[in-house]
Amino acid sequence: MPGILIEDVRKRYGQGEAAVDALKGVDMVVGPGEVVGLIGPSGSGKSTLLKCLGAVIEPSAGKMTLGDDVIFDQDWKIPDLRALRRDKIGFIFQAPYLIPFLDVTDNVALLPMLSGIPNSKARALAQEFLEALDVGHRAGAMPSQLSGGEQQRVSIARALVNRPPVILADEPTAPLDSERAMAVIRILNQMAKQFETAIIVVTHDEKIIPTFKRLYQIRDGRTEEQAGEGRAID
Ligand SMILES: Nc1ncnc2c1ncn2[C@@H]1O[C@H](COP(=O)(O)OP(=O)(O)OP(=O)(O)O)[C@@H](O)[C@H]1O
Repeated sequence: MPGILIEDVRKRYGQGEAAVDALKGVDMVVGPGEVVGLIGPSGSGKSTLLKCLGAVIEPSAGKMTLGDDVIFDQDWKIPDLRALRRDKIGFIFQAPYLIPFLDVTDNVALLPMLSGIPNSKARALAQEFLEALDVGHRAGAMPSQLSGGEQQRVSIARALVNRPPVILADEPTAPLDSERAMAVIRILNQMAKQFETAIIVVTHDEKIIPTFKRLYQIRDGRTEEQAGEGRAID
């Protein structure tokens, strides 16, 4: 079964004359272990689609399946959307949104702790991911002591640490230089392969677009699949 299956998803904001049809019937499939790019002009519906998939907003119609679970079919099919977001979906945003009064380790360890993993084990897990993202040496620092790029890599460790089956990344490399951006794409690809994670990366970043094997272009609320270059990352 696919990691992510989106079928004829529609989203209308507002009502009557002020209504905006942001998604007009989106179809998309991302297999387990696949990293797919989502591109499209400003206002085409990229963020709306990620928010629907991430159960942050409710689609107006359609069906969405994550792994073996139908999460939406004209209505939510999962009673606890908060648990769905916490356990099944990793979010990576353009801005890191770290918790300012927790150090780097605890920012990453918080989610596994909330999922019931003992604190010491959660911290060890956090350290493992921080090292993979080349910020292990900053584990004891507070977020305000980090550079923008370091903060972003911590936020990526946080999204990965619970090993969610789905990762939704919204412009994850925008604040990073070329080398760091490629490092992020490399780790997302490794993660996808190792844990069979299905990953969608919304991006305008010309540095990383050639790395995708498959892309979806969204235009005026509808998706079109495209073959990518699939350029080697190393
Ligand atoms: N809360 C909202 N209420 C009304 N209209 C909205 C709302 N959010 C988004 N829209 C509209 O829906 C359409 C799609 O917006 P969306 O933010 O999904 O686009 P996007 O492709 O992510 O754009 P960008 O690349 O600029 O972030 C736009 O016309 C936008 O104005």
